[in-house]
Amino acid sequence: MPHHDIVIIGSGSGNSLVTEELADRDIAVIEGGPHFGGTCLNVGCIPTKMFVLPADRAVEARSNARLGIDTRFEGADWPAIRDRIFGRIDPIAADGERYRREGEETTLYRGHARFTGPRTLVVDVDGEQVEVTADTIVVAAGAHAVIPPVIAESGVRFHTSDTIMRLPDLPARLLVVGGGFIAAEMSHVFAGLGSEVTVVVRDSRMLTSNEGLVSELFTEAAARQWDLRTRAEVTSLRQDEGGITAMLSDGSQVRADEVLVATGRAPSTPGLDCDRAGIEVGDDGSVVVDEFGRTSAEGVWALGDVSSPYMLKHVANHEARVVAHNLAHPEDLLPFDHDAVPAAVFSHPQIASVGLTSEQARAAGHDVCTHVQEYGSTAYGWAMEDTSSRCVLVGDRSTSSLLGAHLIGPEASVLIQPLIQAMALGTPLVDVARGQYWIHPALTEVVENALLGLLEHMRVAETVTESTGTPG
Ligand SMILES: Cc1cc2nc3c(=O)[nH]c(=O)nc-3n(C[C@H](O)[C@H](O)[C@H](O)COP(=O)(O)OP(=O)(O)OC[C@H]3O[C@@H](n4cnc5c(N)ncnc54)[C@H](O)[C@@H]3O)c2cc1C
Ligand SMILES: NC(=O)c1ccc[n+]([C@@H]2O[C@H](COP(=O)([O-])OP(=O)(O)OC[C@H]3O[C@@H](n4cnc5c(N)ncnc54)[C@H](O)[C@@H]3O)[C@@H](O)[C@H]2O)c1
Repeated sequence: MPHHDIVIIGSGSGNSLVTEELADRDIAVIEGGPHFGGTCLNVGCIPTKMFVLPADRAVEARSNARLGIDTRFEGADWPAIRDRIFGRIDPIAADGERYRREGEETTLYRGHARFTGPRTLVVDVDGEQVEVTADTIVVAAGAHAVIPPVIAESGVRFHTSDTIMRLPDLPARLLVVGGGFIAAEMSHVFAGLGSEVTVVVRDSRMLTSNEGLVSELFTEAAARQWDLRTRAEVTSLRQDEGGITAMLSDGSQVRADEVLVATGRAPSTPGLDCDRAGIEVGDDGSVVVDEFGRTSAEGVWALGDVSSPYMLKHVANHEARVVAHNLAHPEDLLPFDHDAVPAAVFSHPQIASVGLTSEQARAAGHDVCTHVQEYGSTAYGWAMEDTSSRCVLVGDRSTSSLLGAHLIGPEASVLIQPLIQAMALGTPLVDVARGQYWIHPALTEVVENALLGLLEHMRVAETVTESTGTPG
């Protein structure tokens, strides 16, 4: 029976645990999925954003008239885009797998792992059950798409984000079920590139976990671009030669050629048999860890989507760095840092956020003040003829601190960085706003003016200010 110093389940962020500091250990990586390298590389962040970029360009080509430019979207070559994207990604995944398989410092097991006892696993390698033991096991098994039973049991062909990006052709009509991150991004990709997209959302808005105003503005923009059915759920699916028909709870129906289910992701603990190893699993299916990444079982650690409160790649990577340090330095354990965790939705419009929403800040008892800055209040916003983009800052008046920042509009994921930095480093707001130059007339002036507006507001007013002012 093979025994290793460290066994890692999952080749996503888990794969990056093989650091120089652990070079003297005998390490094995187990990967049971179709691709090596995890979700982000193969079916997540990276390919989606590689599809978002051409979709952004296509949307832009349709909307330049307001700037006096005559451009048109003449169509997208889906197979060429798809093959360009996966032609870059697939060899990287294959090289990573070969490196682990042939590299001297690691052993690769290619198969699904499950616990059979404390620090003991069985891996299904091509039907052969290989028992593996280790001094230390790291569970980095990620998450998987959750499919509503009415769709799973319908017998009708459907896709998740794992398969939709490899479609042979661009579907003429796409039904997207769900109103979160994946629905927002993939609806933009397919509609941008030319599909007719219908989005079915059970809530009254999309992206409801965002700041209220941001979610509201996004939902309005979504309804302008896609056939958006809110407060609706799929009650049945039927397939015939002409395509797929979805019946909705509001009595209406949708005809489509393909269906994308984007109704959330859950930690991949089913099938791991964590109970056999004494690993506690929470009600939401996530592995329970302490601040250092230790599970309830001696010698077993966990990180990333399988155990983290955030299903985000930058968080999984951070947790992998922390666990790698902790395995190398058991006498000097580092905790996870889950403060000021940012996220972005790469849709049209783009969204970026960090920290508390105003609703959360109020519920937490802060002395809340909120400032809303329009992109259109700056010179660059004038150049863009922007009328809908916003930067919303949430502050605590009694401590003059920034509690959260929420942007909706072009380059939101880039513009937010100084605000993430301010929150992470605890820089006084006045220093962020006035302690540095802001290039004039760059779009970053939206953030500068938002900070100045919030500071002013902290001194004088009570509730929300909205600035449409003149560029400085
Ligand atoms: C469509 C999509 C877009 C996304 N876009 C972004 C984005 O733009 N930005 C961002 O920050 N995050 C994004 N995410 C989230 C991000 O991909 C994840 O947070 C991140 O990849 C999690 O890394 P991980 O290492 O925890 O898990 P994963 O990368 O999922 O790795 C887990 C691995 O474990 C394997 N595995 C599972 N169970 C077993 C088992 N029992 N035995 C053996 N192997 C097993 C799986 O096959 C998988 O390869 C996106 C996710 C999706 C689905
Ligand atoms: N840009 C990014 O960082 C990025 C992109 C994609 C995914 N992700 C990560 O992956 C996670 C999963 O993404 P997601 O979009 O699948 O989940 P999500 O949690 O963002 O959204 C799920 C949506 O599905 C809806 N829903 C749930 N059950 C439903 C049902 N039965 N019928 C209709 N609607 C239903 C919910 O109301 C919600 O709108 C995200 O939360 C995020 O952490 C991140």
